[in-house]
Amino acid sequence: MSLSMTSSVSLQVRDLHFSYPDQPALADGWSASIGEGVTLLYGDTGSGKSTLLRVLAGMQQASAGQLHAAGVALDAEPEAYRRQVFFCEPASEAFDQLSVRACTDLLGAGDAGFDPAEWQRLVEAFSLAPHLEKQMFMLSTGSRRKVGLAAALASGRPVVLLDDPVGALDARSIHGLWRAIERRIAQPGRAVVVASSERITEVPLAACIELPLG
Ligand SMILES: Nc1ncnc2c1ncn2[C@@H]1O[C@H](COP(=O)(O)OP(=O)(O)OP(=O)(O)O)[C@@H](O)[C@H]1O
Repeated sequence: MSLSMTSSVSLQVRDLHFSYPDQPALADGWSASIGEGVTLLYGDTGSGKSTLLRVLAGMQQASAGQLHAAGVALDAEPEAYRRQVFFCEPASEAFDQLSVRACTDLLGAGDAGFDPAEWQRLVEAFSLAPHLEKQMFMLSTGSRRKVGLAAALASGRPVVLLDDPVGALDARSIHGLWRAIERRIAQPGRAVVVASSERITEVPLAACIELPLG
């Protein structure tokens, strides 16, 4: 089912509720229209950034509310919804036995808009070239994160969710990350949600969502 909405809205959140058992709600009737460009999901440690990204990715179920990504409803078409959104858990061990190349292939599977040239630029910017044939478990925490970030920023999916993307990155890679985000948002119809406990000054923000949600 498609939603009638302006094409600039990439992610529509309506009346979303989420709480872990016996804990205060992280979202209690949250609505938002996330459009093109960079949206900062800003909040302190433990304010719910990672959880809300998982909910937006369609990987963690909210107790109520509706989500649409690029006009596709999560409840009506969950697989199609997830194909609109790129989200890779930074600490995931799911890819441990795969090589960096195989992991990237998996993250880009079914993504007709995946941009190999952009991925190669990120491999250079993140100094990943010597690691491409290594298995993921052999990589440092920072390099593992770079593999996910390179796949995210080369992805053709309209919505990309990044959880604390600068965490564990060296200065050169951080520079490469922001330049790649700039290239991405220069293209129409692309939204990047960055969850962070730091303000962002490196790229212009389309919007900022502050946690806890009011
Ligand atoms: N699986 C879980 N079960 C129960 N509570 C959880 C679970 N995961 C997270 N929490 C709690 O939910 C709250 C939000 O956690 P979350 O990891 O989403 O916050 P965050 O803003 O991403 O934090 P950080 O900046 O440290 O990554 C915290 O109080 C956390 O302890």
